[in-house]
Amino acid sequence: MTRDTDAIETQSLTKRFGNEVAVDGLDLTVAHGTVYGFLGPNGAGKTTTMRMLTSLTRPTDGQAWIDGNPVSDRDAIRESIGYLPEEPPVFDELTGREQLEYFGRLRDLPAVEMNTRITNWLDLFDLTDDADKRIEDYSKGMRQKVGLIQALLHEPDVVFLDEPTSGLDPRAARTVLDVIAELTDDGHTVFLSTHILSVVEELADVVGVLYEGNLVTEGAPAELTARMEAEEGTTLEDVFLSVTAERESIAPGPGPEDTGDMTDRSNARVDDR
Ligand SMILES: Nc1ncnc2c1ncn2[C@@H]1O[C@H](COP(=O)(O)OP(=O)(O)OP(=O)(O)O)[C@@H](O)[C@H]1O
Repeated sequence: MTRDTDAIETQSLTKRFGNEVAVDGLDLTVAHGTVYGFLGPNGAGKTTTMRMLTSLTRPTDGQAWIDGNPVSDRDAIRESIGYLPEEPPVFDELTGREQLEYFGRLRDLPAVEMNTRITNWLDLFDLTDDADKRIEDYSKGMRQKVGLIQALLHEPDVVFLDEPTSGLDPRAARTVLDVIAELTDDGHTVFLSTHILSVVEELADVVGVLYEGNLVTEGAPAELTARMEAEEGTTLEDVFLSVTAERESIAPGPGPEDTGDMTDRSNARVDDR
């Protein structure tokens, strides 16, 4: 089934792990060519949501579509999505360049085009001199850069980024933010999860705050700060702290045993989306 809708759409998207509700009936839409800033405290369900949207974990309930294709149809969404998870899925025994070539071949990129893109990305992220060293000798930031290039190499329509500036020095972080802005200028959609609110403030067209698996507020950054019955100088941090302040705990009912995990969470390396 193909739906002629937004870049991302979810309806009552739910994930339970045993009795715990990690994502609780999430309804959201993300328009093409926008940045959606996905915020929430630790354990709110952000990663679980992204894993469902990239078809790495099967929803317990509800549905989601990428570019109108259901996430249950892995083959249909595969080319449309790129994913940088918290732990970049790279092989220690490969060099950075080999890792990217391996990934490019998995995505059926023509060799000449692939090599041109890899050269350009390595150059942009100051990785050219280290490209032929094994990843086991890379710093955290260098691994992060390779993971990010891998998520973008096939120029996917919708990119999911989990803490994309994690471990990066200020110059590399700035490059990432500029890349994200350029992506949306070119019509790509970016779903961005980060705890760095200044990044969201700078880039996001729409911000959604998840709390205990529920979307507790959503809107343009300026709208959200205005809703705080605007004292002068209200920031996104004030909004975040306010909407995630102690709420009545949502007691999860007994749910079916989860059997939908399609990959082992600890095995980030096979998580190539
Ligand atoms: N594979 C799993 N098995 C059992 N529980 C899980 C699993 N994955 C996530 N959870 C639980 O689901 C809830 C949401 O976790 P998730 O990793 O999605 O949160 P998050 O918002 O990404 O947090 P953080 O900001 O710390 O990365 C947490 O309570 C977590 O313990």
